[in-house]
Amino acid sequence: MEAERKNVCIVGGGLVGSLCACFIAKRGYNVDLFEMRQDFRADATVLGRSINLALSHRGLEALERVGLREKVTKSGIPMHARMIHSLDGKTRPIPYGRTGQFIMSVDRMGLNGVLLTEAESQPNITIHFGHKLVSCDPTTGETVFSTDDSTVKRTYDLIVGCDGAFSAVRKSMMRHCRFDYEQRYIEHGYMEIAFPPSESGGHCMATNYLHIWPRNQFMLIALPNLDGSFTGTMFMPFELFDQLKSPEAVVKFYRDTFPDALELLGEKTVVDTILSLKALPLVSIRCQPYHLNDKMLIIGDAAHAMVPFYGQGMNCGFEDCIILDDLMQQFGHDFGKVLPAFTNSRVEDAHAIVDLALYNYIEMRQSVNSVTFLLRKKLDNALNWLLPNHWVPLYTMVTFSRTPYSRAITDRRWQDRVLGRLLCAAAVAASVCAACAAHRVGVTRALRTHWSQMAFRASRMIEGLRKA
Ligand SMILES: Cc1cc2nc3c(=O)[nH]c(=O)nc-3n(C[C@H](O)[C@H](O)[C@H](O)COP(=O)(O)OP(=O)(O)OC[C@H]3O[C@@H](n4cnc5c(N)ncnc54)[C@H](O)[C@@H]3O)c2cc1C
Ligand SMILES: Cc1cnn(-c2ccc(OCc3ccccc3)c(C(=O)O)c2)c1-c1ccc(Cl)c(F)c1
Repeated sequence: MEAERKNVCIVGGGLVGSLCACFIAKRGYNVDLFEMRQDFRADATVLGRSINLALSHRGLEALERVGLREKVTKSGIPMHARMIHSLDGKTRPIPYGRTGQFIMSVDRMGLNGVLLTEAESQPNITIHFGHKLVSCDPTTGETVFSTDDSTVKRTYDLIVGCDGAFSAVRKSMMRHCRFDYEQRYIEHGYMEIAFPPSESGGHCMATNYLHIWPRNQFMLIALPNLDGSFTGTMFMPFELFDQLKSPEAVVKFYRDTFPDALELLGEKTVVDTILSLKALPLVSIRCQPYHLNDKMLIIGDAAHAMVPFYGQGMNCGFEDCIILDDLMQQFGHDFGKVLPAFTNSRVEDAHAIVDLALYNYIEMRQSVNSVTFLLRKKLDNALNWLLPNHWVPLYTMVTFSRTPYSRAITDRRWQDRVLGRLLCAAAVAASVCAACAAHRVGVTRALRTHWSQMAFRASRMIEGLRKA
């Protein structure tokens, strides 16, 4: 059967579903895109709330394929480096690498709107807002959608579930095959907080940076917006959010933990935000297979929801569209070949990035403050400068290349072994130097104790890094 006569149902008009519709339509299929929310593109309240995301190489490559890269990047802000904020208020930039290596801060709803408008402009795509999938049959391709006042039943040659972490399509798949499924909620929640523009209307901090306040258990990041504001995201244990119940407690916490951010945000913004919003949960989902028969496929968060500590969820879902497109190029309209090939080629990598994001969360929560963050990244950059073809930092492989996620992690294990030995050697050298220096200059016992404590602390910190 030719493409023109194949009908494809895409469930979910979020970031991945709207992009996937553009890919599938480019192949000539008739696409029905169903989104349970109403069309938010004209909704000022939704558009007014700046929530942004880091768009990087994998996502940019997918946008390139459907001719949207320029349109999206011209309304984004490049971040060429991280800006690490220390407790003492000092800030230190660490470049992401060579020129041309940057991540884009893009507005989430703006990006979703661009993708929906592009999809809507295609003659073979119809978007159905206000349609919630209630059931689908992976054997017959039958779907049932509910609207405010009716039920819509349709049958399709292919159903693609892009309906997010709590996917209804995935739920139907689980009942029809030996489906492996793991879900984990982490102890941390997140809450967005808005850094207002400066009085002059510009950005209150350096613009082209991903601002990070790493405080082990507490993390704050901020990505720039076009209007001169930053959207901050706090990641903190729910039990801490629950303790911040009074303005005094909120201000004290911020003064102790993020003092420079408090100055920029203002006490009122911090108090109003934390006392009025609810921290939201973060879930990690690993599952397989991603397909059923030749009828059903899940991609994006429906297949691999991950905690956001690597900034890869959307990028991974966008890359799913590239993988699917390549397989359609290879196998044509034979979904009986395309779909199993998608599972076979994607599961390992998707699980790898889900695990990496969780690993990075655990690592940052346990042993990453501004000193250790700086040390690691400076060491990574120095080794990459020294051995450009042999030492590519993991974050660089994940963020600035399409290295399969699973291979990036395998390479990382080698790096960890080498880095571990290097850091160990550095720790020993630091301890010996401190001891020699203490002995040589004949410092008083008190100072000698202090230095040996410093040496001991240095070796402990290095040891911690090695283990991390
Ligand atoms: C705090 C935070 C920060 C993040 N930062 C980044 C980042 O910097 N970079 C990055 O790459 N990723 C980031 N992510 C991850 C990113 O947001 C997700 O990976 C991405 O939104 C997944 O897109 P999706 O379309 O697969 O799912 P979703 O965005 O969840 O969209 C699913 C869509 O399906 C619709 N839907 C759901 N159920 C039904 C149904 N039954 N019928 C019809 N429609 C339905 C929903 O309304 C929604 O529109 C972050 C996530 C969080 C929580
Ligand atoms: C939104 C977004 C986009 N990318 N990243 C990101 C993620 C990890 C990174 O390093 C891993 C590492 C850091 C420190 C020690 C080891 C490894 C780096 C980096 O190297 O700059 C950047 C984030 C992000 C998301 C949440 C938090 Cl909490 C955060 F801090 C950053």
